[in-house]
Amino acid sequence: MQTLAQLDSGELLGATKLTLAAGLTTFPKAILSLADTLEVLDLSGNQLTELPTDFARLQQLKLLFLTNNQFEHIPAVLAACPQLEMISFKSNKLKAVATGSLPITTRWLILTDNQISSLPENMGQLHRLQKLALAGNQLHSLPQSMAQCRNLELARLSANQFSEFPDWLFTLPKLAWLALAGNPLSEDANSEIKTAQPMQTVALADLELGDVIGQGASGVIYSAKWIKQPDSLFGESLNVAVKLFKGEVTSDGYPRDELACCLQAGLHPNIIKVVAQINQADQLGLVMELIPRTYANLGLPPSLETCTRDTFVQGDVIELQQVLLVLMQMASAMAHLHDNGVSHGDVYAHNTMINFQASMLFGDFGAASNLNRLPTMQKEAMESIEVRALGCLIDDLLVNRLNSTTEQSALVAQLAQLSKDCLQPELSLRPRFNDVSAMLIEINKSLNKTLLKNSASRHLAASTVFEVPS
Ligand SMILES: Nc1ncnc2c1ncn2[C@@H]1O[C@H](COP(=O)(O)OP(=O)(O)OP(=O)(O)O)[C@@H](O)[C@H]1O
Repeated sequence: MQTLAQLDSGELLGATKLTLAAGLTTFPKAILSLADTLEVLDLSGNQLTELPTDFARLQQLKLLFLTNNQFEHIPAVLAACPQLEMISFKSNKLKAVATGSLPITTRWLILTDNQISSLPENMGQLHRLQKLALAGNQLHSLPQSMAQCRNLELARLSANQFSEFPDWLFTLPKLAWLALAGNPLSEDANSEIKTAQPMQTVALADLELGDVIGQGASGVIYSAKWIKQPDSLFGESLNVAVKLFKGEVTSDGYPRDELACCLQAGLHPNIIKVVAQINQADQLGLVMELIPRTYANLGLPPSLETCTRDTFVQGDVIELQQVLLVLMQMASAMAHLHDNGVSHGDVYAHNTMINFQASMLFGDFGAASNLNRLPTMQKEAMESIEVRALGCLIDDLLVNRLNSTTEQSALVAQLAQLSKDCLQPELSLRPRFNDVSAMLIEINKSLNKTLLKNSASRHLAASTVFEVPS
């Protein structure tokens, strides 16, 4: 974080990044003195309502963060910024997005938590758009022209006013992460679940919070002790994990939908179990089984560069057998979710935890959607959309985490082909999760045969050595 004084003194000349949060009510003109170099401008957490008309002098600007400000409209001058790719107006006071206010170069647009009731008719001109965060607005519909946003990979439409979704949305060739919950369409379905399986409520005062064990966009996760916990849930153990939501609406939607989808999903050995909710006026949260410390995240969240794809620690590799085990468990968990009318919306390595034996636990239902009110075509397409996300995950593991031998190259090629099949642009050509499971099981069987053969020949070689007289 830099200061206004540094900016005014000229000390920051040549800077490529600038972060200023100082209760600003007007845009500091001195920022334009960085026009030749500034690529990232973060003015989040101020009181801004306008940008200067010559803002586009920032010719190098690629990333603009204006989260938590007071904008009521998107300044038209943004469209003139030649290199601007990522724009955030999260938690402002936008009511609409005017035609032509967004640059054609936009790849990543964050308009979460505003009052937007309509998007411009020519939104489809944003043909580079990859990631679109619209949760927590007042949208009833999307412009038809968006059928041309064929590079769209991630969309959050949760916590809006949709009574239906357009069919074209479910045919976009690269869409892999889609969240739809918290709209009038899904509300009825959720109330049915709550009545059928009431989730027990726990007061925050009955939980003794310990260390922070995880942190995400929507919440902070603590290890905790559940004091006065009913015996029936965990037997002896009182240790739980508690996710405290940061606000009423998160970048993925409403916390209450996360809970509803956990309930709808039911139990599966590879899905993190949610056992209670915290439902206080001042705090919403989830109480979950505590995942042992022997588990670690399979990947890290996307970066500003990777946009929609996870990141990985270089050199942190695992064997082919572990990769296959993880994927088999994931495919099984996903088949279970879709059998129960739930999409996860966030199939990513960073939401997956594994231990040394490659046991896997999958969580974070923040972007999950209840699919039961969708027309059949859309419901089936939601599975294909998530199959694409699994295709990305397989590809990510092959590229970033796999340590395999040359002898295994044929099996690795089969896995790469499976990933390709999952990534097919035409949704109907993608396999279903059950097909993916079956293919993974076959590859794993072949691997086991190879491993057995190798260990038998090693054993033979060892005994041959043993038998040679000295
Ligand atoms: N039950 C649990 N036991 C132990 N650790 C957990 C548990 N649940 C979550 N975590 C840890 O906390 C991290 C964040 O959790 P989670 O993904 O639910 O948060 P989030 O705010 O929804 O994140 P995101 O930014 O992906 O939306 C996980 O990646 C994991 O490391």
